[in-house]
Amino acid sequence: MSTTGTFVFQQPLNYRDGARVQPLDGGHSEDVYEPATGRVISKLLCSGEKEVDLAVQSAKAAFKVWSQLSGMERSRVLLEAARIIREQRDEIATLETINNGKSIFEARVDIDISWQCLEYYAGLAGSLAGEHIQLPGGSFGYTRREPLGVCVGIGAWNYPFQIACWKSAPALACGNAMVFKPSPFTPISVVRLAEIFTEAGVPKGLFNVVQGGVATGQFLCHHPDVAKISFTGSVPTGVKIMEMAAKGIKPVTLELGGKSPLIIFSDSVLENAVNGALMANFLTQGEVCCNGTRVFVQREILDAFTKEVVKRTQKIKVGDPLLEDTRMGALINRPHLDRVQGFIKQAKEQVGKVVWASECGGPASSSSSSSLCALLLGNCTDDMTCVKEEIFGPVMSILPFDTEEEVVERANNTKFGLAGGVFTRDIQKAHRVVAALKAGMCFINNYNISPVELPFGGYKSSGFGRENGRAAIEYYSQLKTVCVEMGDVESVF
Ligand SMILES: NC(=O)c1ccc[n+]([C@@H]2O[C@H](COP(=O)([O-])OP(=O)(O)OC[C@H]3O[C@@H](n4cnc5c(N)ncnc54)[C@H](O)[C@@H]3O)[C@@H](O)[C@H]2O)c1
Ligand SMILES: C[N+](C)(C)CCCC=O
Repeated sequence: MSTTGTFVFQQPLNYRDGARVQPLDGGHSEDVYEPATGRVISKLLCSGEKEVDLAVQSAKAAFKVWSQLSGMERSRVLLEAARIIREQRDEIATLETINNGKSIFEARVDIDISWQCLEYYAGLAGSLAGEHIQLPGGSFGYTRREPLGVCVGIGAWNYPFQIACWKSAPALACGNAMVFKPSPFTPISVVRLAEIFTEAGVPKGLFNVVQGGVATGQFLCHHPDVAKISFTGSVPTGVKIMEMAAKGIKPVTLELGGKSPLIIFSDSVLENAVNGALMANFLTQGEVCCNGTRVFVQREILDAFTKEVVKRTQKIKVGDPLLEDTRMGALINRPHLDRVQGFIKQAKEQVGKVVWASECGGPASSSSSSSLCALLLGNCTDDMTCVKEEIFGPVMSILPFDTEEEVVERANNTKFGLAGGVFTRDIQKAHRVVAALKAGMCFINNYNISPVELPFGGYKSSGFGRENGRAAIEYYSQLKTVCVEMGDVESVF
């Protein structure tokens, strides 16, 4: 057991064959922190090659059973898992807040999106089907949508529980098994998900958890019995994952980083545009892959927009993430805080004007916390580092623009392509602009909402493959074609 204050974390953190287990060869150990206080809340034993193999073998055995069930049978189990998550929402959200640092308010939303994801794929499981194709002479063909086998999920630390659900829900609905490795910074909540799957009735071993960092991830990616890798994380790691997958000809889904544009035209409803900009920048302390951190504002409303966004940002309650009215908690850890502050220092040197930066009170000012207040940078230009690089912190860059043509070109001038947004009252302009954006997830007159029915994923260096929506089924199944002859064989020989 580990504790933070009065909160108790269950150990061990590996999960295999339907139970928490000590990793067989978990030699290397790491501390797990509570970002808001800097306290060590747990010890993490990193899984070695043997433990990874055991987890994969356990998943392989469970796959044999699970893949033979009908879609409706799988659906019932996933629905039960969704029900348990809903029932335990507050407890899981508390785990997430303590281990990740995001506000409890937001963690609850993440957990809601998580059970909705399971419900959505439970709904699809019963209707996964192929096609029937008529051929000459009464012959015909059909396609079967079949699972891939043991899928690996590797997660980032910003949405630990939600990422695990976005990967496991479509994977399990399609009949696959999964071995999941969370980020070593946030190993706690995903073990709860594994327990919930077992309680809901999945075969033991269908969803296993291994813990660790680079080495454990590599053992997973190189394992010959792994059929697919779904990765969420940074671009440099995504490149390595793809290289490892290439060696085993394994399909990959890559959900990577971004530096997305949010375009605010002068005819927008100002209040909505300001709300959208806040949603696009400050959820999870700015540690969100699809954040619209390049906020392009049409010059006519630049002053009005800036004045309002400053006013609203000043009111954001930063502090203890477990308090009900906190809206921004702590960044994941001190090294990440230092990295973000490095970007801020550089931005202040490069930028024409820091529109607003606050002195934080409460936990944000404590030396052991990694809290940071939101920062707005005005008068930015496209060549600044803060505009080009993913900061992954609460930093909004405001960039003035004049014309639609100009802003579309500037918005697309990035190696990333995860998301984009546009605010305008002109519906034709809105559709024209999103059609021109080179990004996988576009928002019109809103930002960063997450209906699980909609596919999510990137263009360009932000990755490929899709999570959520019907589209994800394509990435967790394979198509078998069966050609049926109803007549005699006419041989050419
Ligand atoms: N597109 C999305 O859906 C999405 C969602 C969340 C985060 N992200 C991105 O993730 C990044 C932040 O997350 P992070 O710091 O955890 O990313 P990261 O790339 O450092 O790590 C991600 C995961 O990969 C593992 N890993 C690291 N090196 C590995 C290797 N060589 N082989 C196998 N596994 C390895 C880590 O242990 C972790 O579990 C940001 O760039 C963010 O934009 C993207
Ligand atoms: C739930 N959001 C806000 C759309 C974030 C998705 C995952 C990106 O980091």
